Amino acid sequence: MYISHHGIPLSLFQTARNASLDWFRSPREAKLPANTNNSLKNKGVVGYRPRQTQHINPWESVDVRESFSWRYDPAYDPLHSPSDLDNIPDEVKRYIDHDNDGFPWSRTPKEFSGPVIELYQAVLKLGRELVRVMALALGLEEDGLDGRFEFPDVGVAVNYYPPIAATKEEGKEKVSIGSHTDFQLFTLLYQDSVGGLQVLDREGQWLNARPVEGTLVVNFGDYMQRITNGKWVSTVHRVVNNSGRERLSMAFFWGFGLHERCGVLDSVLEEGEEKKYDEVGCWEWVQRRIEMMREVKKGLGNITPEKPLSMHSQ
Ligand SMILES: O=C(O)CCC(=O)C(=O)O
Ligand SMILES: [Fe+2]
Repeated sequence: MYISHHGIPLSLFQTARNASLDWFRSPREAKLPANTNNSLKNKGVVGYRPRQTQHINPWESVDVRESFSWRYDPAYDPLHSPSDLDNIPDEVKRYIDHDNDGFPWSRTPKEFSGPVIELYQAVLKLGRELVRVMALALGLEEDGLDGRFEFPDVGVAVNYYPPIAATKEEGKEKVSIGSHTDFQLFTLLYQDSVGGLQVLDREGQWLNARPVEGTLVVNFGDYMQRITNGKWVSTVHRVVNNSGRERLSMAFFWGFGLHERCGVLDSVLEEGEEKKYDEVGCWEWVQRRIEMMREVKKGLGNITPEKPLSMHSQ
């Protein structure tokens, strides 16, 4: 699914893209300080990840990408004033990252952080508009989900994909990011004009999600599939950048605040329809999904390549 006419000027995306490309092209030593290696108290914020360090799907090659990611911090949320930050309830604070001395931004130049944070703030506004449309589509009041996005889990990955040359590596398909579903509710995805994003249709065919200037791709995540009782199915997607050029994308992952819990929404159920999924806290869900990926990697469980990960998300 694509959205257009979303109100965010194209120039904001282009400026953030160019700033990101400049940063990713800088020497490895300049980027490594923004990598935590999980050594900081970081609640999952990873910052920079070098090439060849991520492998999202073990049935495909290592991901040929570098990334820079961060988690929601209310200090950058235009909805909250600085004075709000002292009054965040404890159950919310437990899951958000406002005490990390500005990591990972504190380890990057302003030329990179400035435009990317500006875009992030615009996307925060857009996403909050979009969840109102989604609430209506799900049979709720327009503002029925607003409260759950007061301190939302909006994580971001800026992805840099050098071109890949071969099509196979050790018998596995060579990918820029392997096939996967995103964990949470939905992802707003900016991609540049290079192309390479693919989504799996219900017949198991990969479709090219071609770049369309000025649009954002919207992918549903696993938590959305749960709360809609499977009506909004999470999108299996991957990237293969065989264009011969560098590709840049920015994925904005949207979830309810991690302190929230949600089961199947009553408003989506037809008369007599059974709930297929149990209620689960958002934090617990993310942990469960991370654990499932670990299990897949260890080759444990009953998970096989024929069944995509999202089939196992109950
Ligand atoms: O680069 C893209 O188009 C997709 C990125 C993605 O799927 C992710 O970061 O989860
Ligand atoms: Fe993704």
